[in-house]
Amino acid sequence: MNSLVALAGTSLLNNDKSTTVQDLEKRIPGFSVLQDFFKKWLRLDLTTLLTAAALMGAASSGAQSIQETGSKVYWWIVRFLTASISIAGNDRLNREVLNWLGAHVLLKKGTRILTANSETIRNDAWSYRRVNQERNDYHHEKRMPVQYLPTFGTTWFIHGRNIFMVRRILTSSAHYHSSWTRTPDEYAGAPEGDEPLVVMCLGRSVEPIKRFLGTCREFADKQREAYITVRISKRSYDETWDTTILRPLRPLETVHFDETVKESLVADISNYLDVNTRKFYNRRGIPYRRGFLLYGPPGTGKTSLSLALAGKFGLELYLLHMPSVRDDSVLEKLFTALPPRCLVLLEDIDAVGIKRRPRKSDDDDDSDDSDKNSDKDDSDSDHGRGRSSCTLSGLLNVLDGVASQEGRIVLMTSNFAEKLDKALVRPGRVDKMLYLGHISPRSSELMFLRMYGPDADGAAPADREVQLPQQELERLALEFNKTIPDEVFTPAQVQGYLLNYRNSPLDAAANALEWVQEELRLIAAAKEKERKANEAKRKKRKERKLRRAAKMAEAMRNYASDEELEELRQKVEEKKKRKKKDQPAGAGEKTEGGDEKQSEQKEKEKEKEGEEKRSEEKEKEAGEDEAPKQNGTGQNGTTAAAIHDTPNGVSGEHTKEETASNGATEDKAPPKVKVNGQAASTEEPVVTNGISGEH
Ligand SMILES: Nc1ncnc2c1ncn2[C@@H]1O[C@H](COP(=O)(O)OP(=O)(O)OP(=O)(O)O)[C@@H](O)[C@H]1O
Repeated sequence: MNSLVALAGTSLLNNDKSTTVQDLEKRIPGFSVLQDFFKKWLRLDLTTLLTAAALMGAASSGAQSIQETGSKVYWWIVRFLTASISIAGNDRLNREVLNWLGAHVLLKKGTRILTANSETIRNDAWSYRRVNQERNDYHHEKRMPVQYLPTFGTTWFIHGRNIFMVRRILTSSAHYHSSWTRTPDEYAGAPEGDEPLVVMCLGRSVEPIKRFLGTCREFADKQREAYITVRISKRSYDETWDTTILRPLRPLETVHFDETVKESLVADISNYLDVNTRKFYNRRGIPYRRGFLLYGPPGTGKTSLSLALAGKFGLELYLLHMPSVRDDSVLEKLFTALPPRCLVLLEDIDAVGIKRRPRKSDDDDDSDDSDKNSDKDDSDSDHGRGRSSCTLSGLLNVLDGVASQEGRIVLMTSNFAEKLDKALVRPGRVDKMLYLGHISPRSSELMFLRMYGPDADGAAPADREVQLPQQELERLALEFNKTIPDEVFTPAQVQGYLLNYRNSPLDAAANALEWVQEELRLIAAAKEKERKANEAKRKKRKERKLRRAAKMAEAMRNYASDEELEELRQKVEEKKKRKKKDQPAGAGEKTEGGDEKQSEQKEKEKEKEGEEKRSEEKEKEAGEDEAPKQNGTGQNGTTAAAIHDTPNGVSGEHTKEETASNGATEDKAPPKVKVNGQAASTEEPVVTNGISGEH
């Protein structure tokens, strides 16, 4: 077509219309007929029209080639006169450069075309067809501030006497849209954060750019100093540490537990992170890793301590909630992606390797509905605790398998330390175990002072009703100390109470006694409820066994022949064998009908043990004034905590089951238990004081 138009154009420019029509007729048969038709009916000369089109086409292609040449010359000059470094969209440096530009260039120059970003919200409603819930920003405390950054295109500025240009390059989808509609890039789309950057500098050396990038990194480090970087994995499909959260720094002093234990923990980690330690480990062929187990009831500061340690040692915290990890391969991929120096927090480690209870065989059809319900309850509680899909061997493999990274610190938390497998808590995987228990009066006092004292920068909280002098605050804190019973409440409980009187320390101190009494009443009621529930369970079990025995006796009485009796006997044998197989390893052998006797016997033994322990405890208490406490409340009167090396095969034997009501916390604590400073029997479920076990 273009050639036809060109032909018409050249012929007409030569002013030879008849030859043009003849030439066109040759190429398009019937052209002369069309020409006649247009002339007669529309009074239009077709050849003139074609000439006009030819001229326009020539002009446009001329302009295009001029533009292309101009662009080539421009980039040739740019390449000749500038040095440049490009940064990929997913590189942290990319973000750091943008942040620097946002803070130092855009605001100062008063740039008028910007992009804003606050936080990314994935629209679940669209992808999962769920109703999208409106965010309630009034109650959403950690709303991200809006950040203004450069948009697509070039931002120029002067830094260190050099002229810089930073180009933020359009991604393909936005580019397609802008070129199709001929809309300027910044109006065609918004940067999504994965756009590459090119940093250019006038001159022929990259050194000024390197210096500039260094400045951007320093600026980012300074900004991060007030925060802990917590990295988590949210998107299960790409199994990477995809989300970064900045949490305000939490000073270690705000986590209250035994100061001696705290110091020992800090010294241990400092020693491990020392440059010479790695060399020491390497030279001796010891894998350079360190593992800690933080265990104790819920709300005693395990997570808070981990965050505080990350802040203290300037490490990034990689957080994994074990029940949420999909399987071993995901766990392995996440561990492989860890940097060499970091803190890994594995929460609820006891969720790994929990075995399902054996299902009741079909032969046990005589069990009544209530039994089934009680089984259901058990499994529900297991479920509530969260069972991970990871296997124990998968976990052990990432902790110290051949392929596992060296140099990191692993902190594991658990509310059920006694359930952990011996292999998991052996030295090398868990080097130290740290028990965090219930709060002591002294820790409550410190918490009171922290809550109502001046802020970290020394400024008095602006929203306080009455600003009390420090001396008065200390007096109230001491008053509060005296009302809090020793190691009954969790720190989270006390913090919750104080938060109710956030602006009024006077009310907090005045109402403390009433709160304590109410909490103790609730604890006692919950304990009583649990005792009754246990009793009812025991009774039902006993009745079921009696019913079974009666059935058996009935069957024996009605037997018709020796063969039938033999068949019955074999059935019973098989059932016994099956039961034995189903029992967890280590469980004692039980006989039909003998279970009750065994448990009675056990109870008697326990009672005896309890008596002995109580008298032992009394003896100890008598001598406590002379000897420093090994367990329980710290030497300085702070919250119960204990740190100790991991003995081989520590799991299980050192703790005792108990239940803390109010907040329905169920936990295991070491054998010696005190309530309100008095020795208590360990037979009944009691509220723990969280005294460290004799590991
Ligand atoms: N020892 C403590 N000192 C100061 N605050 C504490 C302490 N323990 C708990 N808290 C407070 O209680 C809340 C819960 O604490 P945290 O999440 O650290 O407990 P946890 O032991 O990890 O609980 P869980 O086992 O349920 O995960 C936090 O707000 C924290 O500030």
